Amino acid sequence: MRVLVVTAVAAERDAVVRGAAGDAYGDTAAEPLEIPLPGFALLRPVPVAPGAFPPVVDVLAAGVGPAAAAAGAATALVAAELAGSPYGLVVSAGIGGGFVGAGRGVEGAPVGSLVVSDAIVAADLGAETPEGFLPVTDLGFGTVAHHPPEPLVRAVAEATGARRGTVLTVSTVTGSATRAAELAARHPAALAEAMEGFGVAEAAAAHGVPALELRAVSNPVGPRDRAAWRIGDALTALTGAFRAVSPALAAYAAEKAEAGS
Ligand SMILES: O=C(O)c1cccc(C(=O)CC[C@H]2O[C@@H](n3cnc4c(=O)[nH]cnc43)[C@H](O)[C@@H]2O)c1
Repeated sequence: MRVLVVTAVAAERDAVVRGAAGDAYGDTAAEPLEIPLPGFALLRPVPVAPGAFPPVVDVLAAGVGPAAAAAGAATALVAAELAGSPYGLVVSAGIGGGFVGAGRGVEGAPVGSLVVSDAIVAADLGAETPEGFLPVTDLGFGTVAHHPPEPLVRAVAEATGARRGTVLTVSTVTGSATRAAELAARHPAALAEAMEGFGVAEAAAAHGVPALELRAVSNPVGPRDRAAWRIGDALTALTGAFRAVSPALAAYAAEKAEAGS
């Protein structure tokens, strides 16, 4: 099975590539192959040990936000289909904000932890009304949530130690306690927010391919304090996650092959 991983920025892409190559420490991996696409470039990690990452993984830094993510994912999906080697899974990956506190277990998703999505939800796709926010589905349009296959979510959580929960997609990074509380009240199962997952999932859904989101928490969702973001720690956690996730993806690929889908 071929897996497409979509990140926002190059630092996230490179963290995924290091993990997918089977080298969490970045010192022995061969240079990834670069595959040009119209408007984008894919990196294909070369495994350190043969068979270290059985599925073929392509990693794309598509840009920040759901629109860039959808454009990048759709380009890669179409290119793979036209080449006769379609992807079987698309993963939105990177750093993200973590929700902490009441209703989310003792700690929610603290900085440095991993979150795997059991739902990928567009949190600000809708309309403001005098009575409050209405999702687009309440207006009679489209969708606001994608649900990754449960066995895959479970396997990835077990392999990586990631917490399972809703990952919100926002176009504006939350920067106040009021907005954080509003989102948490509207999405009690939310563990993390980021800016790309829903775009990636929409592109995947259009191609009939399942999507998953995997985030390493770099900052709490709440009052803006950019200087306190622990980006390095989160990128290290992301590399570790992609190193550990190999068996789970391989098992999922084998199951799909057996089921003939
Ligand atoms: O400055 C750097 O070195 C650097 C390295 C890696 C990533 C970044 C980013 O700024 C990535 C932006 C990306 O991060 C997601 N993100 C992270 N925290 C949040 C949040 O609290 N709310 C929403 N999104 C968040 C998001 O997906 C952005 O695309 C910088």
